[in-house]
Amino acid sequence: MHDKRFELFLKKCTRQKVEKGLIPVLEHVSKLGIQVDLQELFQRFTFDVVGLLVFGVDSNRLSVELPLIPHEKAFDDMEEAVFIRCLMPKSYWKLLKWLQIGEEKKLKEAWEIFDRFLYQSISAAREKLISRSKSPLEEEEEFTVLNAFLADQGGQTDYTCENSNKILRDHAFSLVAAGRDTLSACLTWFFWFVATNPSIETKILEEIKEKLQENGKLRIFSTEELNSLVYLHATLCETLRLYPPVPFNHKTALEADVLPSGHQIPQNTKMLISFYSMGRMHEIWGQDCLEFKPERWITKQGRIMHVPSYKFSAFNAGPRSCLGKEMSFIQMKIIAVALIWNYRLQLVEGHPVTPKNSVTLHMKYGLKVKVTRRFG
Ligand code: HEM
Repeated sequence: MHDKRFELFLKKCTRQKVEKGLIPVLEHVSKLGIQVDLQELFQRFTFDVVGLLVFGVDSNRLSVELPLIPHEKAFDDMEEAVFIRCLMPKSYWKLLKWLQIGEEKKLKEAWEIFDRFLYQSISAAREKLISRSKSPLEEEEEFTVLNAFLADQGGQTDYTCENSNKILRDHAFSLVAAGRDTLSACLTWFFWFVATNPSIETKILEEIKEKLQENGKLRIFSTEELNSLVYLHATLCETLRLYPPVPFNHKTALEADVLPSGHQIPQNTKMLISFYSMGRMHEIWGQDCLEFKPERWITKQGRIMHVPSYKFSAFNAGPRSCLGKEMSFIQMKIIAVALIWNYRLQLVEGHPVTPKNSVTLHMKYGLKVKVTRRFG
């Protein structure tokens, strides 16, 4: 994930999805004057991009028709069942599983649908590879996770190998899970903050005007240009602090231990760590911890302040930290600037905004907005 070719491929896929997916949908809804659920658009966006990155296959879920796709619904059902597993005693969900009822029945059905989708995508990507004469990683735009995986096997191309398909299926599942919902959740909360804080929107627009080569017309900025946007970066960090897409994590002690705080942890104790609560604690962030203040991330010299991951834990800390952190910021900036620069978003009056109980911090009812073009 830290390979330069992968980074180039990621930027290319994200920009293309903005140009060919997001902008056409926004143009469509703004022309018709209809409302749209931004959270749904972001989920479609990230689902398509993660498919491109992993398999090199575009599901085209983000298109004007907003097609219904069964495997995505299946993914949502799985997420709900996993949440129940995290909260309820093991005996409870084990019983549901044994009886094949409730969430566990849903989980089994959803898993079958999603598994089929993953294996089909793997086959499609393999066929695409076979039909090419080039070696897999000749060009950066072919640097999909699948290609990298095959190259890692020393160029071995045993395309029928069940074991390698299964490993790939597991990698693919982790990446879809890690990359789809986290990014879309963060972007949804970010746009809610921007829409409800006009001064923040103004500051982001001013920063774009000051630092980027804009021409007063609809345009998509290059990723290199976006690196200079300190205030935007700070606003994303502040969103992640208050609404971390992964709101909690749990760990089980393999052996008895003592925490730095002095707490005794007996063997096999399951501990929940709430990143959501940590982002809202006076002891960690000061008395103004509940205020949305991007400025807290900017140094006197106008740079982004380094905050250790044990304090800013949205991407986890330690050896199991998020591998997609850098790429998340790249993607979120591309999307955020394309939207803020080109469109005005207005929240639909009376639409309830509240978090959903889930392993990912989604909005329960999505984020309904009306979209108007800034440029004629
Ligand atoms: C705003 C976006 C994101 C946030 C807040 C986030 C947060 C996290 C967190 C909290 C973990 C630790 C989970 C755990 O241990 O239970 C994690 C792990 C991980 N993330 Fe992300 N993530 C984001 C985006 C992404 C993206 C886009 C990718 C790549 C497609 C990604 C790939 C991973 C991987 C592979 C791991 C597992 C690392 C390991 O266990 O060694 N993440 N992420």
